[in-house]
Amino acid sequence: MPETERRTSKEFFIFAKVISRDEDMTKRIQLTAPNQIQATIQLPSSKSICNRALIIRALAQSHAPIENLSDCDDTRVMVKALQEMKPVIDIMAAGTAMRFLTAYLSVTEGSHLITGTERMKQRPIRILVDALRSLGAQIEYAGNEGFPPLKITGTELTQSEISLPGNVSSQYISALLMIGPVLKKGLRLTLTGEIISRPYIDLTLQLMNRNGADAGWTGPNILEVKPQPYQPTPYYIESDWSAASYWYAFAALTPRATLRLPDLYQDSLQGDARVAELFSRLGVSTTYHEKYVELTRTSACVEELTNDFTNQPDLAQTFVVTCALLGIRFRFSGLQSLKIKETDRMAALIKEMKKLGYLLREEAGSVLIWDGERCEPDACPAIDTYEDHRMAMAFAPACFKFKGLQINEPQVVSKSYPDFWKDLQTAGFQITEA
Ligand SMILES: O=C(O)C1=C[C@@H](OP(=O)(O)O)[C@@H](O)[C@H](O)C1
Ligand SMILES: C=C(OP(=O)(O)O)C(=O)O
Repeated sequence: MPETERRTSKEFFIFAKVISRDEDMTKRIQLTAPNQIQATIQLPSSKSICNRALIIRALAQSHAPIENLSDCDDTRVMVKALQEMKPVIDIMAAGTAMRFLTAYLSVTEGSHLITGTERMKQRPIRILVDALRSLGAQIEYAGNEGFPPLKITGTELTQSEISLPGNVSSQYISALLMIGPVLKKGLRLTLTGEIISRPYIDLTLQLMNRNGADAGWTGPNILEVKPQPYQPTPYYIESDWSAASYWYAFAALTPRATLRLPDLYQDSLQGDARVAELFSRLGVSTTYHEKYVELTRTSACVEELTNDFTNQPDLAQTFVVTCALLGIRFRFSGLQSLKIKETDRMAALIKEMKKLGYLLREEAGSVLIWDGERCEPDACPAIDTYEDHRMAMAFAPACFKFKGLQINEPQVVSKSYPDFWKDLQTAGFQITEA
């Protein structure tokens, strides 16, 4: 009997509720893992690429088609904001939407208030606001200084050279770069301090240049954008490598796994494509085909893993959970930006991993260490997700080790991967309401 027909109607009901995004959502689900996985999973497209493509198209005042836009929350809020341009724009929990739109509204006619969730109002934006103000932007804080909401009145930005820290969020830099081509004198950014999440800056440059801009690095910490208008070209948005990381984790933890993930490429624009190389050390091999990648479980696995996540911060949660479950000791550095994401991810990881019996150590606000130290796990672990999609998705693979693992507020996945639970069911996982 096909996998789908074997599901009970109760499971279907729960699944429908989980993905419905309405008020009456399932508060907690219970996961049961299959013995093996053999599936083809169409991942959502990259929200990082979608949100850049949308801003670039808007700045070009173009209607060029963007194929394979994600229907995740972060992209939906961006589409809605740009389509409606209402006086009050609520971008919910989308960091890219908040940062990219702040720059976009600064050069777009009209006055707007841009706001988001309570957590968004705690995510810093002063560096971007200061940079835009010194280019000539009119931005006021409508709540706490340094944080959203912001009141922005579009105006012509007359300056072109600024310096800003590169060590807090690359999204500030991407936001500034993308408005560069429409500024009279272009833009010259000097980045101070360590440059974090650098592949996301390179992703911005590549997408800008594909769309007719002339932007690039002109020194180790200097970025320049010519005042040359965009010429948008239609393109198909590739699948999300960050979302792929959860399937690598499933593959690493299942005794037998063969997974096909369409629209992922070896020469991807996304920095998180590095997940393939990292997982080869955890016993998952990747074969690149023309239109998909195939993941296969092999046996070889390292005993410990040291890695710097400065360039791939969104992969950190996947590796913390997967390594511990595989018994691989780790030392992960470059995690400083995790504290200002959807939740304080360092604190959330330490707390939730303890429920599974793993004692992690934090060092200097930027390193997480697991040296094999264990405690008694909760009898029936229920993982809190802290309004963070990646907490739900990164902990889901723990159901291979903890039968009947529970995940609280599972609908959080809609921020980047609305069909996550549905795809799990396709791959043979059982999901019931707990
Ligand atoms: O530019 C982007 O699309 C992103 C940049 C990263 O943020 P930081 O630059 O704040 O680390 C990343 O964590 C986020 O999910 C997406
Ligand atoms: C950090 C993330 O997103 P953002 O900063 O865009 O809200 C993420 O998706 O993990």
